[in-house]
Amino acid sequence: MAGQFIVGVANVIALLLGFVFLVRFWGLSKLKRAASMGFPKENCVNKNGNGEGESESEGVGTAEIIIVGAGVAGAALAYSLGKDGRRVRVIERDLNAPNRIAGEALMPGGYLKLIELGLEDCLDEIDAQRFLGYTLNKDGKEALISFPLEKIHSHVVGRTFHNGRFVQTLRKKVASLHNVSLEQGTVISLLEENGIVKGVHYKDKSGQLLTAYAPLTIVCDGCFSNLRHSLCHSKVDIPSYFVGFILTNCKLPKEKYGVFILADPSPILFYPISSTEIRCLVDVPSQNLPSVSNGEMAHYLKTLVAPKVLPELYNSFISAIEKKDNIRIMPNKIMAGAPHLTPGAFLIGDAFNMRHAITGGGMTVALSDVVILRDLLRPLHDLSDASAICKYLESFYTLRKPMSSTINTLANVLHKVFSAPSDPAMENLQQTLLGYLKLGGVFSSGVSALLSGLCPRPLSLAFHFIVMAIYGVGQLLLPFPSPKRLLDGAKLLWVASSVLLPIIHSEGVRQMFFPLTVPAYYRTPSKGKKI
Ligand SMILES: Cc1cc2nc3c(=O)[nH]c(=O)nc-3n(C[C@H](O)[C@H](O)[C@H](O)COP(=O)(O)OP(=O)(O)OC[C@H]3O[C@@H](n4cnc5c(N)ncnc54)[C@H](O)[C@@H]3O)c2cc1C
Repeated sequence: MAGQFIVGVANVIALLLGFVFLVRFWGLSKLKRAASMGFPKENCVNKNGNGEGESESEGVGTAEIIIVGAGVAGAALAYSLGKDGRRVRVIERDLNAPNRIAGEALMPGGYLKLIELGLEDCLDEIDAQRFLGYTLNKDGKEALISFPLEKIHSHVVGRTFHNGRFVQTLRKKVASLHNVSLEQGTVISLLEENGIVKGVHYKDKSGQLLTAYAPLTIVCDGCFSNLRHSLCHSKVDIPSYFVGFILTNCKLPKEKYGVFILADPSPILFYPISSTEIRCLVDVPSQNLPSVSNGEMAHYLKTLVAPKVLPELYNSFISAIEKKDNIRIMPNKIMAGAPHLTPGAFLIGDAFNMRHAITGGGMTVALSDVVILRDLLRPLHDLSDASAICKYLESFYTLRKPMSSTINTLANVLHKVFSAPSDPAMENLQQTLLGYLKLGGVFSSGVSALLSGLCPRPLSLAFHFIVMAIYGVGQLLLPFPSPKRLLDGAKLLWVASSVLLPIIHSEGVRQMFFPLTVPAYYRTPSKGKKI
């Protein structure tokens, strides 16, 4: 009897101890989880006694990767790395929906990348519009640029939308992962020790200065990046600005197609961003950007631009200009992607590489880069050897070239050609392009495949440029080659090559056309040190 009593008491004690242990363990893991999710602050910040000055973040002691910026690139990357089981900490300056005129048209090639990342449902409930191509208009003549979607699944098309709505749905997906924390804070600088980036200094929502640590920091702080200067060669060119506003109560001439007007002094674009709104972007050369505040911009738009707008859009165009606070301006920046390899840090998105926004290729390049980086990081279990990781990730810069250099080159070349019509040689180039697209068949579908991100092949780009040049010179020489026509043909070739070659040079001829000759292309995680 006494023995049974002792065994019974022992069982009760064991159960109680077990219960206490479970509660403690559960409580701890919950705390850790709360800290890693980024809220509440008290749970993840280790204050330095008096609560002033700089503090160290504790909850992120476990983060493997810090991502700076939750825009298109940062949010998509955080989600894809989180899905791979990485412990990721995202620090974003402003978690409210962005309100901007950039990043509203996603090319079909970019949509394919969204699918690869498992993020295509982010476009489902934001009133995104199907986008099949553009009508290209010049002096009353029209050519159709249709994305070549015939051989692809019917739901793969381009999409146009409000950028803020898209970014918020990406962020929602990020916040749904328990191993990814998303918090509001502004990163001030990278934390560098002996040439290795160990994390970031940032200010949280309340303005407190904090430090977060991780073996790898990926900077995605966009086109106005203040962190890129030590991570890449940041030579930024601003050839023009986009002046944007929203039109209502009108329809574009062809459903699901944007309108691209080749006008003097520079192009005008229209595309729907919801079922009731049409975005207009007017490209204005940097050297004569009128001021919005003193009414010069409205005057410029009314007198110089409105006469070139299609008649069916004219009234809405004028009403949109007159609407208060409707006009927004953003610089069109160009920056070649030239990294300074830095152990512990990595740069992607617009912070790393920008092309003219005229072809709407930025998000496609950013999402393609996210796919490449995710795939490169996938086999790495341990990120602690920053130098080995840095060396291994060098392959990224060559692997990204097919998509990035194709889209970058096309965008920068087209902008140059479209924005100098007063130059007769450039005018000839515009006519050549229009005529080439009107040929239809492989000619127009080839160019639109390049534009849409469905054909990320620099060689195909070079092929079309060469055939276009032959076509253009041929047109100039017909019906018979007089000396003046020969001269015009030579000028056309000269101007075309002086536009194209510097752009190709900045992309890197070897990486663009001969990637297999770049040693970094072959780097694998198994080579060199164990990582
Ligand atoms: C006028 C214009 C029109 C464009 N139109 C198109 C288009 O139609 N289609 C297209 O594909 N591309 C377009 N682009 C390009 C496209 O917007 C970019 O390529 C894309 O947004 C790049 O994504 P990102 O994540 O690098 O930058 P962003 O989307 O800009 O994200 C950067 C994020 O970092 C955050 N951040 C910045 N600094 C800090 C900091 N210090 N700390 C923490 N967070 C920070 C920002 O708040 C932001 O959320 C356009 C660009 C311009 C300029």
